[in-house]
Amino acid sequence: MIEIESVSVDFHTKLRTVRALKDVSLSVPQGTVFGLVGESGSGKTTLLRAMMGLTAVSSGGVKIAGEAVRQNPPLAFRRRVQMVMQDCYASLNPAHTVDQIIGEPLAIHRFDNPEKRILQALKDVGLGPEHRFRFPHQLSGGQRQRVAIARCLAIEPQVMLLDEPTSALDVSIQAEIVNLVMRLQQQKGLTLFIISHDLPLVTHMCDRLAIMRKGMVREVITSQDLIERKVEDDYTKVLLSASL
Ligand SMILES: Nc1ncnc2c1ncn2[C@@H]1O[C@H](COP(=O)(O)OP(=O)(O)OP(=O)(O)O)[C@@H](O)[C@H]1O
Repeated sequence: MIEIESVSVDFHTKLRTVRALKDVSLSVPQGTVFGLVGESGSGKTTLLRAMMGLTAVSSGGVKIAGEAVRQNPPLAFRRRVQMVMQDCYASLNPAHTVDQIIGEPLAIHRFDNPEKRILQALKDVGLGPEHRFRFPHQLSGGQRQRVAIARCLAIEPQVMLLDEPTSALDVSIQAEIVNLVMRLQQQKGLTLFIISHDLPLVTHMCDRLAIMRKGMVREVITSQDLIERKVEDDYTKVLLSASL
């Protein structure tokens, strides 16, 4: 479902060129959950943005469902590939009700029956009709992240990219959101690509994961390998001993 082939990304600033990604190659089969772990500045968000066509690649390329990703991707691509951001408060328009927030992509992508779809999307994420006409500030952090997920799911994507989906949430709410995402992934056969600093979380959620450092993939392993500590790379070993 996701093919990342030798992707490099350079950012040209006034003073210097930053090579944010160096020759990154990864592949993610349909219906599986893939995690991307690495320290701050290792290039995780840049890779996610390149996968969405939001950041230009300097060389290499990304294909999703066989389609080459380009900048300003067509509407059909944007329906198939959805992103959930770390800070859902910033990503939800504070002046819009939940109904408008979920309804907007439905209108853009010309889905029929928006009313029915909005109610179903709310139900899918464990929210009731009573939440439909609330504004983001009238919801808890966990409920806001549920709305952000409902907005993505309403337009029936194949792939969801999640950038630190729980790190802005209270610890007690994190497990709820993780369990929700995992249930929806299984129900809908979604392919998930999840960025996190949190190695135990990624191990719990993902089938396979990549460890990144300084713009490069150091190692790709299964979660089972990680649990059994079957790791080759020295940096992965350091990360593992620091967090498990
Ligand atoms: N628009 C930009 N212009 C210049 N440099 C950038 C830009 N975006 C990212 N970078 C640089 O690219 C590198 C990778 O950044 P990126 O945000 O992808 O890391 P990250 O692993 O997602 O970090 P974090 O976990 O802190 O979000 C960093 O050195 C960052 O400073």
